[in-house]
Amino acid sequence: MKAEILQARREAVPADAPAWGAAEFETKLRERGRAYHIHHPYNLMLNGGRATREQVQGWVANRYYYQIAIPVKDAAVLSNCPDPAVRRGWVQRILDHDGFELGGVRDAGGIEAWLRLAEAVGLSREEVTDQRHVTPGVRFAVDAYVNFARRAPWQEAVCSSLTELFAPEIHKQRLATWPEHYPWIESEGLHYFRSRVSQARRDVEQGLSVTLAHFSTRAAQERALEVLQFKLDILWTMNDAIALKYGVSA
Ligand SMILES: O=C(O)c1cc(C(=O)O)c2c(n1)C(=O)C(=O)c1cc(C(=O)O)[nH]c1-2
Repeated sequence: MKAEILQARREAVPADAPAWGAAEFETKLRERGRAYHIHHPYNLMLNGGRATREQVQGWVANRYYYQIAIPVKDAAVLSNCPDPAVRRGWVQRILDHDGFELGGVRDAGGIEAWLRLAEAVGLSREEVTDQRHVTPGVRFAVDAYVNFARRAPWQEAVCSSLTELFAPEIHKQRLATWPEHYPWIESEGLHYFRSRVSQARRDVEQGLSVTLAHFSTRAAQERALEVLQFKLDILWTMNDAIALKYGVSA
């Protein structure tokens, strides 16, 4: 499956190829879901109930590094974006992860929710926040995402977030399967996944509207697909690195 996608990526496109219409372009983006980490052996193991306690803990401790990088990545997008209307929508992503306290309303945010998940799987806060379990491959992959968002045109950074098109499904899978397979995980620990289902849908609406409007020639649309593939590869590589450290149970 991966080989097919790589091959498709290399196919030459004639210079005068017409742009796809919005619906067709969106379909092409969604088709890339074939390479989403939902299909990675480590994820299949986790959601199929075959992971040991150590494999669940290893995944949670390593994914923490992604969680803390996301708002930094989003701040990089903001810093490169001159459009106040886009920034007004995008800033919500930082609040989603970092939390906020405004007019008496308080939300602890996604990073805190992830730390609760970590505690629910039996890790201490300290061993997660000091990143002692984070494997170098995960660090490199996540840093590549943040660095891309810092250096690329902001519309490309927006486009790279579109792996979130496929995220509600993976969160729903965890909510549907983990309580049965891993009854030793305290159920409040799964709150993060619950909160992300609607947040990811809202994020995707914004990310898609920027992407469909900005990448308007065929060459630009091909570039958008490349950018999305780059981000899919980051997520895939994180799973590879985690699998290398903790193994994949048959
Ligand atoms: O658990 C997952 O499989 C998964 C994947 C992704 C993704 O597709 O990038 C995100 C998340 N979770 C997530 O929780 C999240 O907040 C998030 C933000 C972004 C992004 O690129 O801005 N991706 C993701």
